[in-house]
Amino acid sequence: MDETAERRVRQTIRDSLHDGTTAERPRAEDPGPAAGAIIELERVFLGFGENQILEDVSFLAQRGETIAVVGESGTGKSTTLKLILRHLQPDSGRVYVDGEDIASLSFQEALRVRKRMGMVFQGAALFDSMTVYENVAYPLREHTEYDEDEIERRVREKLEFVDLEPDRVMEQLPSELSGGMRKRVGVARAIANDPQIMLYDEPTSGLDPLTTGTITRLIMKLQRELHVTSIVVSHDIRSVFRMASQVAVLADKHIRFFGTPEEMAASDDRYIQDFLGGF
Ligand SMILES: Nc1ncnc2c1ncn2[C@@H]1O[C@H](COP(=O)(O)OP(=O)(O)OP(=O)(O)O)[C@@H](O)[C@H]1O
Repeated sequence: MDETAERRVRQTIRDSLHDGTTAERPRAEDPGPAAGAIIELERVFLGFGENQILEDVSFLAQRGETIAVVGESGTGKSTTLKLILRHLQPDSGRVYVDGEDIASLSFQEALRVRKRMGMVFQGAALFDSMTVYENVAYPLREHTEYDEDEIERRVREKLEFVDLEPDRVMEQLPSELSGGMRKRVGVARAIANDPQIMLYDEPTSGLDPLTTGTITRLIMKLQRELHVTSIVVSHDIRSVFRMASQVAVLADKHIRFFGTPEEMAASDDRYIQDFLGGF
């Protein structure tokens, strides 16, 4: 991981949220968060200068669901994750996390909400100079007062959860691991603090089909055993169809489709059919 990427990851783990002032938004017509939704984007608009990225984007994830966000490159998938993490603020609209409009929270309040989320970055984004143990321990050292025994107990537990043998990998450096193992360590680090919500940015990119299957099963295991709510940005439609309860397709600044994989496969929208490419 290069220095810039490493800084970005450290910043995210430290919950260094955007602390800028929030523009006044009209609240009168705000219907509030949907019942049961743990993540909800409600009529979100976001642009960078002249470049409008999201227009009137709404979707929600109920507790325990896995929502896959798919779409062509540059349609705003990673941007959507950054909105949920509050690394970006919408120009208008709401982003609710567990019923709270995160853009309107104070820095400290947003930090509290942010701590409920675990993030798996593109390419795993481990700290190259730290051992596997230190990588997984990092969020625990940042956010908790656990003593070393408790940190080690948790690091071992999380490594076992992702099917890595603690005694074999803990002292290794990321460069000594295969791509799939690095991804698993990335997941172990993301779940170190027992988050309720997991965000994944292309968790299977660059992996061979077998390793992609392993990571896909791991995401499903997190849903099944820990009941986390997940938002997964992915280009891998096969893996999306295996793990997602709902799929959101971003196209031309909008949600072009939102529904189950079965509904997506049956969609008569030509764009969706072309996107699936005969899958
Ligand atoms: N901080 C930023 N400043 C300016 N433009 C940005 C910024 N972040 C993203 N963009 C632009 O927003 C658009 C959407 O980017 P984003 O990374 O969300 O796309 P994506 O759908 O995740 O793409 P990919 O599949 O290629 O990863 C792109 O055109 C990108 O150049």
